Amino acid sequence: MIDGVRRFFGQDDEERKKWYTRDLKARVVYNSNFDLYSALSANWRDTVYCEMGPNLPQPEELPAVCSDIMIEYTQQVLKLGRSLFQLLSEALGLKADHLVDMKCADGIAMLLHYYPECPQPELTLGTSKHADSDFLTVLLTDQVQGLQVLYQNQWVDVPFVPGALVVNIGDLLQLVSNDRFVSAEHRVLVNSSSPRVSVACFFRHGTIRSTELYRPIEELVSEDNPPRYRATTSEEYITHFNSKGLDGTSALSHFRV
Ligand SMILES: O=C(O)CCC(=O)C(=O)O
Ligand SMILES: [Fe+2]
Repeated sequence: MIDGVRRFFGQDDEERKKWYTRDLKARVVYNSNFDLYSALSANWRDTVYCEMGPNLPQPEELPAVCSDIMIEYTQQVLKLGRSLFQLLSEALGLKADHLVDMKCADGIAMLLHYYPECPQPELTLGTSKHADSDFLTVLLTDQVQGLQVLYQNQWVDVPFVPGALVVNIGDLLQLVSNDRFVSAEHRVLVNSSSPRVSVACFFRHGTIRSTELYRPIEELVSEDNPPRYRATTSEEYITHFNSKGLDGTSALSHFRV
């Protein structure tokens, strides 16, 4: 999968340009900084974004140099996601299929990130501080360090472990779990010696089934523990997240009651 990302970004400008768009609803969105016109500063990163589920694209809708691996990798991540959502449901004291039945596990978007080497890495970030705009993220990275997670108010390096994936709780899981799970705030540093590549799979519904309402799960709220968030659709949440951009503030706080 990492080789597929390298193949895409290794192509000539002319080849890559065919996929360039600022229309975030296009099937494949290739650009630098989705929030270029709303964020206070730009990040040192280019990204290909594609909604891969619930309806898998046809290979010809994807860049030819990585279409097959994007489809195969998605199918594997969907299987993993199902197991993760079952474990997370049980951890909340719910029946194993609760989150799967809520359709948390079938909407999936893939983000292929490329962080070029940067002559002055101390002046910028690859990805500024944020929590992910989804239920859960499965992240694959190459061996180049850069990812950091905010833990007890300190930035901590997430070490590269060969063969391992990083799994992040996203804002929508924090919302439906009524704060039982807390989304992970993270960022990516850049460096001057080598480019970095990563693949983030976001479990969320994008443009498809985007009107489904999400609210704190009934079994997790009570008179003593009332809902902390109002109901929202993934479309409303993602629109808010995208218009705010990666400005370092929480997108979720907008939905808090
Ligand atoms: O490149 C990475 O390691 C993280 C990317 C990320 O945080 C994201 O896609 O939301
Ligand atoms: Fe992220």
